[in-house]
Amino acid sequence: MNSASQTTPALRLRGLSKTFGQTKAVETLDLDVPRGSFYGFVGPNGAGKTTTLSMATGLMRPDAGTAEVVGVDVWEQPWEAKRSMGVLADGVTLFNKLTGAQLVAYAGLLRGMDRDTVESRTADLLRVLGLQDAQGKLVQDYSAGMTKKIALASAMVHAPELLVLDEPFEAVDPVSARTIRGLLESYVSSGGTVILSSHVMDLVQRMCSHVGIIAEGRLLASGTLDEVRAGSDLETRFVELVGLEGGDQELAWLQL
Ligand SMILES: Nc1ncnc2c1ncn2[C@@H]1O[C@H](COP(=O)(O)OP(=O)(O)OP(=O)(O)O)[C@@H](O)[C@H]1O
Repeated sequence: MNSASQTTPALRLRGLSKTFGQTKAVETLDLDVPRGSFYGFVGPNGAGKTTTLSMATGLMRPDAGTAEVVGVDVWEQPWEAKRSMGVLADGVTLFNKLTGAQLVAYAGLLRGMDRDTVESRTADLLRVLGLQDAQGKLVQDYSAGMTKKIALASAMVHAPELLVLDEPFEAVDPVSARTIRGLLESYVSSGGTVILSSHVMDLVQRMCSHVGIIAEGRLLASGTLDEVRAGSDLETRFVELVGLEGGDQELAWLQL
């Protein structure tokens, strides 16, 4: 653990902005994710979640603004910042000519871990995530759910202070999803911080202590789950804030 105080947010974003051509994907976004929180980042398709998380984790350079992980600037001190976080990115190609076991071990070695610890943690992760039988198989031959799980294992192997997970449950079967939920919940109980993006409101409501709602690149609400849902359920609050564009409509030609 670095010397940042316990009150230093696990993730602190200030004025983060990104424009692609005419599209303002993220606009001067400020966000604090408290340490020890389980933070759900939600928003409609194209809201700017992946762009925000990519800039926050050093995968995409912002046009403006700063990102700090436990007080360390991600763009000024990338090496130190990256040691403190584990990232499951959306749509990033893995080194898929490696086997599952090699990929996780590689992630650990890259973070400066010794080989024995890497090997024993890799074996633990593969066992817990049900990938033991596929450990010798090339990642390019993994199914979508297996790929998600091996990427998650690679993000966790160095036991970072912060886990940033873009859609960690997408394509994952219910048994594995339950295992992953359990792993993340016990990680947070032990003092870790998770920020995850998801479209599944029930899951966010069930797991997360804090929530942020983003739409059109702007943060519309952020705080504890109870603050954000304001006496309502999260889905209702989400629709109130984001609007029902395209929702609750019918197509006459699809009525058989
Ligand atoms: N590399 C890119 N080039 C051009 N436009 C991009 C690029 N990446 C994202 N965008 C645009 O930026 C906006 C935000 O996209 P982003 O992927 O961050 O949204 P998201 O909230 O993660 O969406 P989803 O829930 O559908 O995954 C969208 O309008 C998208 O089309």
